[in-house]
Amino acid sequence: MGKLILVRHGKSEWNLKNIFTGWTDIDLAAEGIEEAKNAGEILKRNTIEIDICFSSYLKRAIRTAWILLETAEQMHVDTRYHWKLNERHYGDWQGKNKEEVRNSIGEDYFLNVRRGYDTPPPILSKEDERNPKFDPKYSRVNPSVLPLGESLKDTSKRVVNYFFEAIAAQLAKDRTILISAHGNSLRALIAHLEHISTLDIEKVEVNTGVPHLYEFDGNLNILNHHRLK
Ligand SMILES: O=C(O)[C@@H](CO)OP(=O)(O)O
Repeated sequence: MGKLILVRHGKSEWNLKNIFTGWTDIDLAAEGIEEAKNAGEILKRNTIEIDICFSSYLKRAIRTAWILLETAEQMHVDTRYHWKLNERHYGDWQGKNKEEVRNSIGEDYFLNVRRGYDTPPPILSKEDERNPKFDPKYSRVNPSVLPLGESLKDTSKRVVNYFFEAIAAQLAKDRTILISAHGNSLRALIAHLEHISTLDIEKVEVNTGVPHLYEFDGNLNILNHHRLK
């Protein structure tokens, strides 16, 4: 049986300050480090042995994976990183306080972008310093595929694409996979895995540091899924 464990990174400094983060590479806050340790304890308690760990390119997810594996005494696990697991790119909202954005544009538009499926945030200009092409981490990625602001639908395309490119075949071989990623990149993947409609995905929230286990048959049908405790 293939097993997939999804975990959203522990709280970052900007989660605590209520600032839109997206691709901004903000590290874990002290509270987030504790959440990652707790997630590792949960894996240990459930005697789950990871075969392959996947993380985004962002340090809050990477550090969560490292701390979790260290706590679970599984630091040897093959860990692979990919930008396609990054958080949704929040365009021009990155670096802005969520309450201030809500007050300036109104509740409806705010919610459509933040939790809806196909409304993107204001897109960055190509010359904006927040364009990922200026970040050395993405120097090997063709700039034309790097986002400047994404709807959840845009995020879903790259996340689901990476799932089939790198992860699905491992699950079909009965491997146990850990993915350390982000609120919206995981919402996109969960919507795909659980066949959640583009309307119902608005209500899905992913909590920080809480591992969620999915078990699959050989045809990648979900047999069951639940939060690990
Ligand atoms: O700031 C972000 O990148 C995300 C996740 O923290 O925010 P939101 O939950 O508002 O989509």
